[in-house]
Amino acid sequence: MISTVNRVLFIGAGRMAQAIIKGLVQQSDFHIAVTNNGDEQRLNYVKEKFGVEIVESWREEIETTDVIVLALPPEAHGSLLNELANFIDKHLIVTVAAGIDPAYLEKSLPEGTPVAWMMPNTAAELGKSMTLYTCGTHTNSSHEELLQQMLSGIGSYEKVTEQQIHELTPITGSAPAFVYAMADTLINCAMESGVTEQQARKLVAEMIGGAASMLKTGESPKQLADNVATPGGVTAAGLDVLDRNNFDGLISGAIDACHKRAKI
Ligand SMILES: NC(=O)C1=CN([C@@H]2O[C@H](COP(=O)(O)OP(=O)(O)OC[C@H]3O[C@@H](n4cnc5c(N)ncnc54)[C@H](O)[C@@H]3O)[C@@H](O)[C@H]2O)C=CC1
Ligand SMILES: O=C(O)[C@@H]1CCC=N1
Repeated sequence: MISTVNRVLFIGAGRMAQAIIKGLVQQSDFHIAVTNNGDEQRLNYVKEKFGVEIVESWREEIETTDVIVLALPPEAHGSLLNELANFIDKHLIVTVAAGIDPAYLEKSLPEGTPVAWMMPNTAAELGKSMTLYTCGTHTNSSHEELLQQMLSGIGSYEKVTEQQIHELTPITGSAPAFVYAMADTLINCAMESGVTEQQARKLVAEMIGGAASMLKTGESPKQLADNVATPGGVTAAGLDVLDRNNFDGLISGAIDACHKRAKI
């Protein structure tokens, strides 16, 4: 089924599909087709923006595609997989959906179907996603190489277990939203000083980028925070407020809430 120019069909054309497609179109060796559940306007937008093929139904592409990426809501997987099952012929089926693991895909598809689960984040559109992936029991090394080729087009990737993707979805998939929420608050605070919104965004984005680079040095987050907090100084006063308001508990609570919601 795997040809020289790999053909990838996206089912679902929403935010995550678009972020992955934007990363992928920068690689020449994929032919990308996209479909959804009838939102023509969205499909035309995707066609215009990324120069990909759009199709009214996945049935039009199923004969020729190598990889099917399921980029639709977790809840929509059940009925789609039931329909797809009648047409699958050793295609590699990859889902990006929270909570939809390879065991679930394998249960719904014909015996022997190669499947995989990837958990990207929206930074895929800049080639900066931290993507987790895991493979099903019938995925061979060429399937995995093909998947890795796709993943390298959207950033960094790490192979982990199925259970670990369940555990880590809130960390790499959802937590960017927590960082953006914090950024929003910091930008609003910054604007109180009289800088423009544009300036405030730059200050905060560069600060977060710098902090992310510091984390990559291997120094522990605690040590890095300690290096910022001059004893008895201004940062220590701020960290004290975070501690007294159970910042740890707040973040862990958010992660727990993601876990609860991800259960299908
Ligand atoms: N947005 C994110 O940061 C991330 C999202 N994901 C996963 O990506 C998937 C899509 O999420 P978003 O793109 O955020 O949602 P979205 O709401 O932006 O897009 C969903 C897309 O699925 C399509 N769709 C819905 N039901 C369908 C059906 N029965 N057949 C064909 N297409 C159908 C919709 O038309 C839409 O194009 C979800 O499963 C989510 O768990 C995973 C990692 C990160
Ligand atoms: O919010 C969601 O359900 C998806 C899964 C991880 C990030 N976004």
